[in-house]
Amino acid sequence: MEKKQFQAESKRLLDLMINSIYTHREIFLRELISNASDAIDKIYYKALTDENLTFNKDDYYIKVSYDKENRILKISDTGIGMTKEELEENLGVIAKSGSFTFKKENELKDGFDIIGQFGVGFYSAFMVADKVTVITKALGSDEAFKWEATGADGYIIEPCEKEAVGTDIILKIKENTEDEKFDEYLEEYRLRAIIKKYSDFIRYPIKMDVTKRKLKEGTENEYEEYVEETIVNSMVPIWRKNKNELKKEDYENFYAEKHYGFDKPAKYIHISVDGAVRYNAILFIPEKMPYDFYTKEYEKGLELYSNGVLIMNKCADLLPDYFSFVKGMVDSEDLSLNISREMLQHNRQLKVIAKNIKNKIKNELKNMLKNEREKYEQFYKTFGRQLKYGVYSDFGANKEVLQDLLMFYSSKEKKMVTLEEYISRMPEEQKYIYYAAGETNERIEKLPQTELVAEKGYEILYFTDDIDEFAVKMLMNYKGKEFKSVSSGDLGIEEEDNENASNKEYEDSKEVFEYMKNVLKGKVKDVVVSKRLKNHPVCLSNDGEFTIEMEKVLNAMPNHPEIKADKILEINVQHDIFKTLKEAFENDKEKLKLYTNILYNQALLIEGLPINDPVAFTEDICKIMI
Ligand SMILES: Nc1ncnc2c1ncn2[C@@H]1O[C@H](COP(=O)(O)OP(=O)(O)OP(=O)(O)O)[C@@H](O)[C@H]1O
Repeated sequence: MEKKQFQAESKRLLDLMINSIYTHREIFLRELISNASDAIDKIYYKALTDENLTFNKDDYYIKVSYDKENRILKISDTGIGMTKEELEENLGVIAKSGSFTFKKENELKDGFDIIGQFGVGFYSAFMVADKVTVITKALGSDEAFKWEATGADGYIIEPCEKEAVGTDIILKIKENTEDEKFDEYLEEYRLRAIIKKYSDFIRYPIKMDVTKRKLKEGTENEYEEYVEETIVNSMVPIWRKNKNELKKEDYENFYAEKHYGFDKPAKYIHISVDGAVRYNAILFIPEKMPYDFYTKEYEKGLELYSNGVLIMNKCADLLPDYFSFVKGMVDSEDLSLNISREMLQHNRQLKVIAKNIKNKIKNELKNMLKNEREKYEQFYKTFGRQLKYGVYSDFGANKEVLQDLLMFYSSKEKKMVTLEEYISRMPEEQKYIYYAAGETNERIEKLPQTELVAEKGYEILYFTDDIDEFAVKMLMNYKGKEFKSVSSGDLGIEEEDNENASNKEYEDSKEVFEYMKNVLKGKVKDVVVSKRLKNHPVCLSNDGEFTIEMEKVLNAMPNHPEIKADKILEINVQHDIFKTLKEAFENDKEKLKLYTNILYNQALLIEGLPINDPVAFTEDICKIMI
């Protein structure tokens, strides 16, 4: 029989498995049992929804057996089986395995340890076996096939005999080496312990031939051993168990078993509702961002079960977009097995569940914010952006849900603060919630525009995410306090003396400003006396709906019509530079033109905006040096 080659990627993963020095090898059993359970799920679901098939619940089980002498461990299931094509497709390639791309990228960084953090499915068998044989017969097929591989050099597929539909995975367990003991995977006690640890809640019976002792007949204290096929898992799905019986590890194991993430969950939420709509759910907030979270491959959603039978892998309707990072499952007795995707969307029960889940997640996050601040900040670092998108999207429909979960860096506290905390510290006369937008906190800190607000002693929130300004635009206000950019025209800070002085300055030097405005025609809307600058000579502020930061963000988007914020060049008339400008106006207009252009370009640089003509700018600088 001709040996077929594995696809390149599969070969690499196999190599990894075979040479793995990973210590949690035992998870291979979890992977194989999980595959077996999935296969039974598929056939069971078919049987329940297809009138032509009748099956008996007792027909579905997984059997784990071993033969110590020949070093064989076998995992059999009565699931849906695989056709020849499916064998080829599923076991010859690491199909659609986005997780592998992730592994590849991280391989060098973290070594093999990544393998243990999450499932790698079928191939993990090669961590403990030097030969893997799969014998399978698909539902509705008369033929059975055998797939076999001894390593990364290829596999064979050939017809074989198998009576019943289902799959046997046969592992030839590796010989012990000096450092490693593989015998344990041929020991009843150890195998049972692994099954209990990782696969206890599998809905189908996992059977093993278990050695038991009984009183020898006719004696009073002599015992004899006998072997009996026994179900070794409790079969109660974790979500049906009483929360009090479960430990953190149980949830973590479930998270790993389900491959919800490569990390450990930051939080789990176990919900059991017995009201008008009955359902159980286990939800997880991951600690790390899924590797594909911001790609179009990422699909949000929860697994949906109808009375214990999986009916949908990713039910998107159960999660709002802003909580799309949440993983988990929902099981409800009130959903029909035959429900189609289209019907689900209009299903009343599902809507109730979705709403309920949304509130639970929100409350959990609120609790985390209140009681586990550090953890919440870590979460917010990872997924805060998503919450801000949530505020912004759907025309702000969800802002009520989300506004209390938002956090921004505070100029005064030098750490992340909530809006509630901000307004609780506001002095009575402060009208607005002030914010400054920029690339990083360090850059914002140096923005000249912040000078007046900071001098007033008001706290400023630093907006470093693209979405921040858009989100607060949608919020409009928080508990009646409006948001105000430190760059906006009117800061709402009354400084009468200052105001009169600047009006006077403007009137006195009106012609200078007019001249400068003319030089910058088309670039700025106006040139004015600054009321906010204290030390810096110039800055840009804006007038109108779009701020300069928004202009940057929107213009960076593909296919977005060009947006221009109405920019105002502000001049600090207290600064010596103003004298120079006035002098130039009197004596040398060409010089004023030069200075105006330089100041404008400097203001652009401070804002982090590109200079239209950098060559002209450097030439201008040179001119004043000569
Ligand atoms: N016991 C089995 N019965 C039927 N099909 C199986 C069985 N084991 C594996 N398969 C098929 O092979 C595919 C690949 O299995 P594998 O465990 O490598 O990945 P997966 O289960 O799809 O994903 P992952 O384990 O990474 O979440 C499965 O999707 C399934 O279609």
